[in-house]
Amino acid sequence: MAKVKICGVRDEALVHVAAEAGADWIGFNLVPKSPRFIAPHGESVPERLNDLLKVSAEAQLRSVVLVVDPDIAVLKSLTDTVLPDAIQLHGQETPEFVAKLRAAMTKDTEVWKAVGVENRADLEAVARFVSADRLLIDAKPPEGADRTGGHGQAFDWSILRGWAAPKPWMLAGGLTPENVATAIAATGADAVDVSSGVESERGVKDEVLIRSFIAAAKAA
Ligand SMILES: O=C(O)c1ccccc1N[C@@H]1O[C@H](COP(=O)(O)O)[C@@H](O)[C@H]1O
Repeated sequence: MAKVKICGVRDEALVHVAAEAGADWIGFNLVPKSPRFIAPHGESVPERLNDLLKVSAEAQLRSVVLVVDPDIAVLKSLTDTVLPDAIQLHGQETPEFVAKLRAAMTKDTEVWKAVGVENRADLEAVARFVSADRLLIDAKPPEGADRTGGHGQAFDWSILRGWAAPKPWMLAGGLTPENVATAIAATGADAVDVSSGVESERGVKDEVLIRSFIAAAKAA
């Protein structure tokens, strides 16, 4: 059965919805430009993050903190009260940076690297990330985008046919309750990630769509 990550959740009630519906991971976005940023109205980022991480742990949901090209010291200070289960690097981080962060974090926190792909060469290049605990295979952002992900765009899943993944991995990019079963069948993914596809409008998560997505992925 595929594992599911619901990303870009900002409120505690939806953490519980995702947990009840059978999600495996919940993602919190620390990218200020994102419509899913956890502190959009000037709230304290450390406080919001700690509250959300605590609620996730209570709900027995594994937590993922999404960051872009972070400063390691700042990231460590943000997560020193409540440890997340994973850090998702979704920027231009190099293999060397991933290794450095892996060494800086305790083994209780996985380090994931997201990579945008559009062809087979992009896919083969992800093998450089030897220190990552998991790879997140996403679409490349559109031309001129101000963010590296979360655009609700899929890539050509056929490039994954026959791919021998060098690490545990997760499929992302443009997944929805309607297409997730097809995506799993086409790619063999055993874990999927969604943000835009479970929103009623950009940045606004929808309880019904979250439930439908998880049910569709688990039934696939
Ligand atoms: O969600 C964002 O705004 C975001 C910003 C910066 C980097 C990544 C971001 N989102 C992640 O992108 C993938 C795919 O998202 P979608 O389902 O296509 O909207 C996923 O991991 C999001 O968490």
